[in-house]
Amino acid sequence: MEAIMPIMMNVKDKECVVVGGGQVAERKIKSLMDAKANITVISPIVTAQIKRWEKEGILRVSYKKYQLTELGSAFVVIAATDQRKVNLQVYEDAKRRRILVSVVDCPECSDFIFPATMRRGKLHIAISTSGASPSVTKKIKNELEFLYGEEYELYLDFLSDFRAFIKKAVEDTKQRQAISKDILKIDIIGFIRTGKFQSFRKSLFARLEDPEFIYEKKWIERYLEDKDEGD
Ligand SMILES: C[C@@]1(CC(=O)O)c2cc3[nH]c(cc4nc(cc5[nH]c(cc(n2)[C@H]1CCC(=O)O)[C@@](C)(CC(=O)O)[C@@H]5CCC(=O)O)C(CC(=O)O)=C4CCC(=O)O)c(CCC(=O)O)c3CC(=O)O
Ligand SMILES: NC(=O)C1=CN([C@@H]2O[C@H](COP(=O)(O)OP(=O)(O)OC[C@H]3O[C@@H](n4cnc5c(N)ncnc54)[C@H](O)[C@@H]3O)[C@@H](O)[C@H]2O)C=CC1
Repeated sequence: MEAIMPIMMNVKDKECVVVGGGQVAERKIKSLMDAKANITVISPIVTAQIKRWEKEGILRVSYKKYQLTELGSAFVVIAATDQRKVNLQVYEDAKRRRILVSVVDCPECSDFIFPATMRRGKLHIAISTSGASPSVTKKIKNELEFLYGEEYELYLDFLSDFRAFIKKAVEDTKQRQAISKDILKIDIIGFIRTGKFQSFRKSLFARLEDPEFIYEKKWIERYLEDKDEGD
């Protein structure tokens, strides 16, 4: 698959149909669940985990073989049975109804494929090998999990708050962008790892209350210089 484009899809509360209830379906369901989709599974047999999710009220299961009528007006459908013919039937029905479709044994006829994903709070990394090797995709995910540890959750929460603050406090777009880049020069990840983050955050936000400090050119450099002098 060469001509594909990565996007982050919003499926919250949208009707998503998964045809099939085996291991592969379960993995795709987990991704949809994490994104708070409204999920219906169509499959005569489902895994124990899917049954548990059904009992918990997280999804619905229709315990029968796939029939066209069950697609309704879904937003997306995943064809995940072990029967190629059934998967291709789902594909054709979905196309006719203009529903987005992903077919687990036919990447070339899928509107989208599933990347491997890893999350650290607001940081969401998706990896794909364009269908070439899902095993390599998984391996790279594991490497990235090691590289980007738990501290990134707090880091991104901080940057999100900081950006919201700057958006309100600084009117000039160029200056805003410069500040958003400059903040990365401070080793905040290091502060999180060494337990110095909370005091850093407090002192930074206290200083930001002075607009002169924000408008000052190279204000981060000044902050770093001040800090060095203090050390
Ligand atoms: C094209 C794609 C379509 C799609 O599923 O959306 C697809 C297709 C196929 N995968 C197959 C096999 C395996 N898939 C996995 C694992 C994952 N597969 C995932 C995605 C994708 N798989 C999409 C491309 C992603 C990309 O671009 O790289 C992951 C990343 C995400 C997820 O499933 O949610 C998830 C890891 C999640 C994680 O761990 O985080 C493993 C390993 C394992 O299970 O441990 C194996 C066995 C080993 C192997 O074959 O490598 C086969 C059967 C081939 C056959 O019959 O031999 C097909 C069909 C075909 O290729 O035609
Ligand atoms: N895209 C991916 O990540 C991968 C895809 N695959 C492909 O996915 C297929 C499914 O793999 P598994 O989940 O491991 O198989 P599985 O054998 O565990 O599950 C098959 C499921 O399909 C359901 N099913 C069969 N006929 C059906 C019908 N007419 N209507 C509705 N549901 C029906 C069964 O009830 C069962 O729940 C494999 O045959 C393979 O081609 C395999 C590995 C990874």
